[in-house]
Amino acid sequence: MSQPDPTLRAERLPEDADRALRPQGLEEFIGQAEARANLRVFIESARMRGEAMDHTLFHGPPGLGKTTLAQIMARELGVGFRMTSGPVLAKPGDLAAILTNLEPRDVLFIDEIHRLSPVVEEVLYPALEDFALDLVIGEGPAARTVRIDLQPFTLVGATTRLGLLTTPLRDRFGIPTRLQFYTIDELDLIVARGARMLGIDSDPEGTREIARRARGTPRIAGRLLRRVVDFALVEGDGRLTQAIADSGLRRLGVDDLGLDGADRRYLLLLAENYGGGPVGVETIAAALSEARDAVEEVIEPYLLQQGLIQRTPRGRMLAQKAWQHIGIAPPRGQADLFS
Ligand SMILES: Nc1ncnc2c1ncn2[C@@H]1O[C@H](COP(=O)(O)OP(=O)(O)OP(=O)(O)O)[C@@H](O)[C@H]1O
Ligand SMILES: [Mg+2]
Repeated sequence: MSQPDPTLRAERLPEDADRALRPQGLEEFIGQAEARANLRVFIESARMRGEAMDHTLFHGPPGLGKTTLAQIMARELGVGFRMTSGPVLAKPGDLAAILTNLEPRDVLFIDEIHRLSPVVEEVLYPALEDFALDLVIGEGPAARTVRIDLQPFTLVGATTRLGLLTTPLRDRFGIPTRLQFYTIDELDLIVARGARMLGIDSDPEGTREIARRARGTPRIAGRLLRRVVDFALVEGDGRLTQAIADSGLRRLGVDDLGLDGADRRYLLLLAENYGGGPVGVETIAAALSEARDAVEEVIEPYLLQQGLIQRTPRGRMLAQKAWQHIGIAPPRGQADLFS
């Protein structure tokens, strides 16, 4: 029986539908100005030296462009791109097979790198530091270690949870890069570009409405754009206007701040059941029937960035902006806190 190939081909990714909108080069990539400027230098320098670029770690909330940037790096470096993910690499041999098949200076992308198993991570350390693999041959007293040289390569790791990375792994990345939520202006450019690529005429107010309500996230902007285009084609005259965007987004359950149903359930839970908190994240996750990871990785970062909630040592609390947004008056003690 053949083993499943632990190297996911880009073609089989769930983001498949996004591929048409994915920027191909650093020039086309919008936003993340600081990260982009730094990467440009490091890529250029690696090219000049003819060496593999330093190992790079992208971290930040989902959908901000980690996978996209990794692919762009390989393209700009003019090297091959191999892609896998932490949970797929079950055994040390899975990773060893990929590493020994790399061409010189290739980019190996490991998504969800915080989910590597410890035994697989062990294989990675000498690979990252010395471009070598330590293989154990035989068993028991006869066992011995053989070192195999690898081609120099660049590991690009991506994670939504920097805190879950072990320190030794984190320390082996020469270029740690945090991705930020996008501004409305940046998302506007992304949506307008997407509309052009989908062959749709758009009003500036129409793309702006989507950008404003995309939760600071290009992936969400792309998804909302495609749905609004559906409404524009079927129920409008095919033009992306502000009115079509607004009514479409409302029907998708995306509110004026760009919050979706899960975000609002989170805020309402804290308001209605806990008087605004503080509440521990475990309690919140259980009450919402969501995994704790999903609450911390997907829901909370944007609410925090928007100043709707606060993290305190005793748990999460609603901020005044959240009470206003959901239209509930804070309990007395809380109201005093804000006055
Ligand atoms: N700067 C950008 N400009 C235009 N489109 C972008 C940009 N960044 C990301 N996108 C688009 O957003 C979508 C999500 O990007 P990507 O898959 O790279 O995110 P990610 O950070 O890897 O997400 P995850 O953490 O969920 O794996 C893609 O369709 C991509 O084309
Ligand atoms: Mg990704």
